[in-house]
Amino acid sequence: MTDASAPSRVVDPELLIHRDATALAHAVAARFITALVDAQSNGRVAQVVLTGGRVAAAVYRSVAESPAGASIDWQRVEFWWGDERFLPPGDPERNETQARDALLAHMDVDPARVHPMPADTGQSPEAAAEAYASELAAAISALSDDKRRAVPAFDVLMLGVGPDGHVASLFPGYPQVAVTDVAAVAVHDSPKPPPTRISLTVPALNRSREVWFVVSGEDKAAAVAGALKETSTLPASAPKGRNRTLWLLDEAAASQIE
Ligand SMILES: O=C1O[C@H](COP(=O)(O)O)[C@@H](O)[C@H](O)[C@H]1O
Repeated sequence: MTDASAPSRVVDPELLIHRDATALAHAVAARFITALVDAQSNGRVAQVVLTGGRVAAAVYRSVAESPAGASIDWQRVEFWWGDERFLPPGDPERNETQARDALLAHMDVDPARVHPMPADTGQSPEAAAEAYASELAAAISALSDDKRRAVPAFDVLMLGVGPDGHVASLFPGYPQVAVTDVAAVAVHDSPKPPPTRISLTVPALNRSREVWFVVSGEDKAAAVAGALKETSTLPASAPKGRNRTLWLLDEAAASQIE
């Protein structure tokens, strides 16, 4: 079994390019199911980090509709989020709401293993981010994880990428991109609505065995090409899987890669 708490090493990103957004969503769904089955057959409770956005919703729907999903013990999957729009509970714009509607509501998940980022119930986004960091820390396995980082070892972390190169809710030029001492941060004045968000930080994102960037559409092509350059400073160039970093793209999103 590979241990995500092992020292980081640089692993070249792998590119997998699919015909269009639909083909991409189905391919990622199949890969997601296989990754969960693999984690569980290694004796682990699978730890996954969900994202938001258009392709993510299509992936979740495809997972929910796949007969292969029956090979997963959904009670033994722990769900986390890489970022969240800080909105009231149940708001349709929340990444949590999207994932619940498209996937979680259709599977026999253990509610105690579903860890949405806090919704806006009147507390500050800073307090919400701190609460999420504490929830991550509390989930650390006493046996196999690295307590210094206070984040569990994720099996799969999915990320979308914005046309500006943002990832999770880490936006280019924003100070949260450089934060390394906490697992989760509040984000104000996001250039993409809604303006207030919560995000995992780069070191927390990098606690994953596998990081999957799932990106579709021509409007993301420049950001994808930019993030894949060795000299890139875009937020999307920062997350790296301990074992694998996959860029799962459709042809339009891949169209400017040099
Ligand atoms: O706001 C967000 O957007 C990105 C990308 O979304 P998309 O619809 O352009 O694919 C997403 O990755 C992030 O989780 C979300 O909060």
